[in-house]
Amino acid sequence: MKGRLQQATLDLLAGCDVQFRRETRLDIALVKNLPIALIFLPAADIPTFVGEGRVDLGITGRDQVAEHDATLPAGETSGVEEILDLGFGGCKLQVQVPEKGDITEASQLVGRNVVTSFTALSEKFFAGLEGAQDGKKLSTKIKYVGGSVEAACALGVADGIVDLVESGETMKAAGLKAIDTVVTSTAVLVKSRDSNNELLNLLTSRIRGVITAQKFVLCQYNIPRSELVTASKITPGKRAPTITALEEENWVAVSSMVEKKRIATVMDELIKVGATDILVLNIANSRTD
Ligand SMILES: Nc1ncnc2c1ncn2[C@@H]1O[C@H](COP(=O)(O)OP(=O)(O)OP(=O)(O)O)[C@@H](O)[C@H]1O
Ligand SMILES: O=P(O)(O)OC[C@H]1O[C@H](OP(=O)(O)OP(=O)(O)O)[C@H](O)[C@@H]1O
Repeated sequence: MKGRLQQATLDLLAGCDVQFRRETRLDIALVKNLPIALIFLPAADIPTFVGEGRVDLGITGRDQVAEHDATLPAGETSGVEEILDLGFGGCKLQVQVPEKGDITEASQLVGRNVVTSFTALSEKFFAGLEGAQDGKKLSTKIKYVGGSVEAACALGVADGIVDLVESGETMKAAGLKAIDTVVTSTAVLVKSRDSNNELLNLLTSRIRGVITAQKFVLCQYNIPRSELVTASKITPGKRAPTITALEEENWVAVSSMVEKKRIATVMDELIKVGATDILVLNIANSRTD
């Protein structure tokens, strides 16, 4: 990992207690407390190294894995296997055109010039629109640029671009609008298809633990025993809610993991069925596999 995904990845490794010191300008670091080496590579190169089995595990965008897979000859299976959605680095690879122009649909770009860093995915996308078969020449001209893709239309190099969008600010500043989506992406943990060893499984398990902890909170509340079945449906937990008897007769305490993004609605629903003393606690780490 490098670039956009680097900080979240470093935080994730810290959460997994992977300790290392990276010397300035060095792209390799030995881990102090585990017999592994970390290699810092551009996101686009990671699927190649992992796919060829040179690196066991990688963190990159799903868009990069899709681009790598799109370059493979028909029938060849990818050497890169996605094992975990990491939840950060969310963005969309979108077809964009000048806001003020007359193009409103991707099909209007067929036969014209398109600039992108994702040539294989773009070729597939336009081949789909043209009904082009393998071997038949694509009439849309796809050109590669490594960065600042958004400048291509204004510079007269392209009629449209295929580029990543997160907040949409780059697109807006360049006077572009999105008219179609090629791929929706988040950062993913990938493994080399043929790699399988204890360390790989250990690291995967630690990463899964940290990601799960980030996605969930622990919700605790008290509820009359008569409402327990209804409340358990609202907070079913990952496996099942933990129920503890209270000293007060006919009351129980419930403790259950809830997805962070659902917690406000869950609390509203719990209140409605008579829950009291609802507490929501952050989870520092977890291991559920
Ligand atoms: N604006 C963005 N917001 C969120 N995620 C993004 C954004 N741009 C890119 N990404 C994700 O991050 C990945 C890496 O992008 P980035 O351009 O930073 O690559 P890099 O080659 O690793 O870094 P650098 O170009 O700095 O060497 C992309 O493939 C995509 O999945
Ligand atoms: O929707 P936004 O939040 O504005 O993000 C999108 C921009 O981020 C990425 O570029 P990056 O800044 O990584 O550099 P690059 O243009 O050199 O690829 C992407 O290629 C867009 O240009």
